This record gives sequence, C-alpha cells and structure tokens, in this order.
Amino acid sequence: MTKNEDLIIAPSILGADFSHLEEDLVSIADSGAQWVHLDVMDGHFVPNISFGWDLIRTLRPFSPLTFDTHLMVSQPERFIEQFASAGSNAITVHHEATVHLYRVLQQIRSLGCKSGVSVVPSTPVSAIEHVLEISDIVLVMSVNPGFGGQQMIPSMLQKIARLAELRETEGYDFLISVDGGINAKTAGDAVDSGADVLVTGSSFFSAPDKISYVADLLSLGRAR
Ligand SMILES: O=C(CO)[C@@H](O)[C@H](O)COP(=O)(O)O
Ligand SMILES: [Fe+2]
Repeated sequence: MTKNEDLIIAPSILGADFSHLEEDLVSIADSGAQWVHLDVMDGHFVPNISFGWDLIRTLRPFSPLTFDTHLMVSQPERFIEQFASAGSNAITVHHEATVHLYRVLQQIRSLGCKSGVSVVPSTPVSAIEHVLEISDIVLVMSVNPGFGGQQMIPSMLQKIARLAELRETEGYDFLISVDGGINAKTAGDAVDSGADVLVTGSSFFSAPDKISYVADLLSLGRAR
C-alpha cells in the first residue's frame, strides 16, 4: 500500500470508563474513527491485567467497526481461536511473547483475521523482518506496553520510518500502526514517519469533542 492513503484512527477502550463500556463503544463509532483497539493484558507478559475474549464477544454486537485486538499475552498461540471467534477482525501478537511467531501469524490468517505483529520499544525492526511477508499489520509500541496514559518515546519514530522503507523496497503490504502516547501533538510526527494506523486511548477519551479530535488526526493523513 502507499503510505497514509487513508489514515486509520483506532481508539483504545483501555482509556474508556468500564462502568459504561457500551456507551463508550458507541462514542468511538460516532467520532468518525474506523477501528476499535482492544488491549488484552495477561499479568505475565505485561504487569497489568485487562480483559479477555468474553468481554470482546460481549461488546461485538454494539459496534460495526473493525475490532483490532492487541494481545499482550505470553504464548498467544494458546488463545488465537478464542479471540477470533469472539469477533476480532485483526489480532496482533508480540514478537517477544512467542518462539513460534511465523506459525501464530499463519494461524491468525487461517481463521480469517488480519495478522499483526508487534514489538516493544527495545526490540529492533530486524527481529521481525522474517515475518513481514505474512503480516497485515506491524504495530510499533511507542511506550512500554502495559498501561495507557504514558508519553511516547520519540526514537520509536525511526522504527516506523524503517518499516515504511522496507515496505517500499521489498514490496510488502502491511499497515504500520503506532501505539502509545498518541495525541494531537505527537500524531503528526508518527504520520510523517509513515504510520497508517494511530492507536489512541487516554487522549481520545479525555477529548472534550471526540468528533473534532478524530477529524484533526484524520486531517494529518490528508495533509501529506
Ligand atoms: O497497548 C497499549 C498499552 O500497552 C495501548 O493501546 C494503550 O492503551 C494506548 O493508550 P494511550 O497511550 O493512548 O493512553
Ligand atoms: Fe495497544
């Protein structure tokens, strides 16, 4: 794909109020965002526990948007079927969480979902070069995973740029997603570096006007 043809905004429900998730899910669709980002944390791969496939299955009927499931889970191959059947459209797993990365990505695709691979800030792009050919999404963590509301690590922009370069030179087709500390101030640099998908949690849910917040992010794609 060509860089940033259509920027995708993916609000993360980790930033939502869990006492009225259904309402918050509707506010994501009403904002003009195209994806819902679902952060699954197991208390082992990351030092936090969020929710599992049952919640995703429960939320599925309340949103027409793409469900973009981000598994921060050790040995994610144990649970791919459950997350696919719960209604995920894309499933992203971490390079650092499995020794069977290529196989897990194949498994995700075989279940009809888009395959995503993610790397934590300390992992270089070279670690995942062998799976780029079977990845529909490459998710660059721009914070250490586990919590919303952190500040973006600026050097992650170079990783985005390297992925965009590899995609161009090697003819790959993946989307580049950036996750962590994305807001109206940081999004521009991420888009300029080559990001196609902007995951945004705390800044989306704290925005007084979600429609203009999303419109402002979307305009960054068009301004290129
Ligand atoms: O995967 C994660 C955190 O591990 C993210 O998806 C966060 O939920 C994004 O939240 P903000 O940094 O935008 O608040
Ligand atoms: Fe995430």
